[in-house]
Amino acid sequence: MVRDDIRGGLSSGPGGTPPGPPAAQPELPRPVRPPDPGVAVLPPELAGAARRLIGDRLDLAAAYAELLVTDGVLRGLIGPREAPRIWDRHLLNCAAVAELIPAGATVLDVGSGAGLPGLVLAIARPDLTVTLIEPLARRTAFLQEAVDVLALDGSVRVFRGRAEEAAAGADPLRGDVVTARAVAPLDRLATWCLPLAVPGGRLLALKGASAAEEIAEHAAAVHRLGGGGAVLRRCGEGVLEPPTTVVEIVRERVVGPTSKVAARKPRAGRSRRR
Ligand SMILES: C[S@@+](CC[C@H](N)C(=O)[O-])C[C@H]1O[C@@H](n2cnc3c(N)ncnc32)[C@H](O)[C@@H]1O
Repeated sequence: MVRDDIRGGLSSGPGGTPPGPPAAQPELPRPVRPPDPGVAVLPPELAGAARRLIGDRLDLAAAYAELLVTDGVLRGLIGPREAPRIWDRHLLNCAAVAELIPAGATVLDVGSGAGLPGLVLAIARPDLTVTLIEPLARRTAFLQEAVDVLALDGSVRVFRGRAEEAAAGADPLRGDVVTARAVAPLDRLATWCLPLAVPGGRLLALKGASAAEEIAEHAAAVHRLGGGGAVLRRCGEGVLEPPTTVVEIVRERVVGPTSKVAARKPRAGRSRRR
């Protein structure tokens, strides 16, 4: 269905065909090549790591991998160049974080996109209750379809909206663990995600090589937002190369909403009061 929709869109073009016969035969756009589901097959060299990290739900992970490299690519949620590295860069990279999550935890995944890491964690850990928080309709439609197709509706819920919206309102969301991958720098993540964690709960931010610099740069903001000292963790050590880098921050204190003005440093020598 999706493939047909996309082909139709491309051949008629935006705005449809102009009236009257065309003077010359226009050059037809090349048909979109459907992604090859074979790309999602687990490479043999990663089979051991996948078994260690995903356990007996490997078939479910394989079904999700196929969904990502077919529908996910066609619908623009995953870049086509990511398809051949869907297992190591995406699924296993995310599954490794499960070692930091206690049994039976409630997990909120902020900025899930195509479901990373939230859906992977739900697949690898059926004991978790996971909410995927994502503001974009195109992405939440894909997420809900994935949840239905993979029969994960007993443990996964999709929330359409921003993290700030999920944390506010009459029935705010709260989780033991809040995850986020490739969403924002650490100070913004702390602003959005710490209010979503129960007191004593944790933010697990999947980061790249510059994680240590980010921790140093944003330590003051994290403290102001009620976070404890950020700790760098490496998940999947001895199983994945490279391991997944995670910044872990405990919500130690519940602080009131910090407006930008209140969060700014007072200017030296000037008082706002007269
Ligand atoms: C670069 S994508 C990463 C998606 C996914 N986590 C991954 O690793 O592939 C960032 C996602 O964060 C979402 N996002 C941006 N700001 C957000 C906010 N304030 N609350 C929740 N999601 C947000 C975007 O819509 C987007 O889907």
